[in-house]
Amino acid sequence: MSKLLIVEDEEAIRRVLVKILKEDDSKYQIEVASNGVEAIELIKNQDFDLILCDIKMPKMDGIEVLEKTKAEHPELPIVMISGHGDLETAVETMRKGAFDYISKPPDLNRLLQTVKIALDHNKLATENKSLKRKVSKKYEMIGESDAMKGIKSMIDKVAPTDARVLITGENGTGKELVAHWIHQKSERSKSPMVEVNCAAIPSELIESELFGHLKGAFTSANKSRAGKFEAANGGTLFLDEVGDMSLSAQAKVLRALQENKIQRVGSDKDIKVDVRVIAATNKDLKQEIKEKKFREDLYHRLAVIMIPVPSLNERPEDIPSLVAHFLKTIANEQGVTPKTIESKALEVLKEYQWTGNIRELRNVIERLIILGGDTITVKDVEQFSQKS
Ligand SMILES: Nc1ncnc2c1ncn2[C@@H]1O[C@H](COP(=O)(O)OP(=O)(O)OP(=O)(O)O)[C@@H](O)[C@H]1O
Repeated sequence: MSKLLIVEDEEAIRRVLVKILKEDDSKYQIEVASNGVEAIELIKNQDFDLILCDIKMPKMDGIEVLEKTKAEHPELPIVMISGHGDLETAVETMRKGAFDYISKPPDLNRLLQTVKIALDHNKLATENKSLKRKVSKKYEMIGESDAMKGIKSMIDKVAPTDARVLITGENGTGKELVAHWIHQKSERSKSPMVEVNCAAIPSELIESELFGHLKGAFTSANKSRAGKFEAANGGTLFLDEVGDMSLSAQAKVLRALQENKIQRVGSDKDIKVDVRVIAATNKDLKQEIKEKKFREDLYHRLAVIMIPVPSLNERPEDIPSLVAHFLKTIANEQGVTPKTIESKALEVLKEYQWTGNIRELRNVIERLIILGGDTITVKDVEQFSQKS
């Protein structure tokens, strides 16, 4: 059910508008205001899907209503109603964010069409917003331990800068999550974060994956292709498992970081790129440097800021909130009612010798949701957590 507000000082026009709209769709819920001040008060206290607003009005004109409303509700569509003398102003309001305008006296078809389009637009914007919220929910970072608080404050400090960050820690401790948050909280968040898992790509393909290639650069290159550096232009490139990168790819990444330029494989033309690099590894890079498997100069380029993520074993106090988080999110994913857990069972999980991998904790909770009772008991935990 859509909720509309009509702001119009002429009572006759107000009445006509309400009548036309109600006849078109009796489900429209319509409120009216006879001036701008009244309108702003209503908008403050109620949620509208669309506003139809006259331009010339006493007390506060339509332009001011538009500006005030847009400042608080940028997505809310506002259709201006213009009289004979203010057509030019109506066009101007579009520049200030009005969705559209209709002229007085209102043309029936044009009015109904504009209202429908504006409402559709509003619905889409709301859906997009909730989709975005869902995406960021997926990346929720749980944990109130001192270690997690330290990481969150570090993220807040480094995110707005363009500094390169090296995230270290064992498998499944949340390194990717940290990288994601740095990107989300940075100025680059509107551009993509492109991820490359350096361990998953065969060494002979990593250069083409990162820098792209020209057609014919190697046997299987039957088309020219941009690489991940170009794809991440303006945004962030996340080099996961950077310790597994071949030495020849390391040399090229070093050049890209030094000069902000790359060359596609098979080409000698420089392409300028503006990319912030965040890298992660579970390896001890200092050791890798000693063994001549990792370039020291690249290490120093990447590790401007270091964020070590501790394993779950070092912060067991985060286990109860992680368990609660997984109980809720997994039940949601599977469309089942969330289960509760006995406090004693939670204690057992807390004492359990974890490998430190949060993925492992998630898997255990998933098993308990599928196999355990409505309330998860100590017995369930002992039976299904399968100590490894
Ligand atoms: N603090 C946290 N709160 C909620 N979920 C978390 C947290 N840390 C990690 N996770 C979840 O645990 C899983 C593993 O996290 P992530 O992939 O970020 O770890 P990683 O260190 O990058 O792992 P790998 O080294 O294997 O690439 C993901 O599903 C992630 O969402």
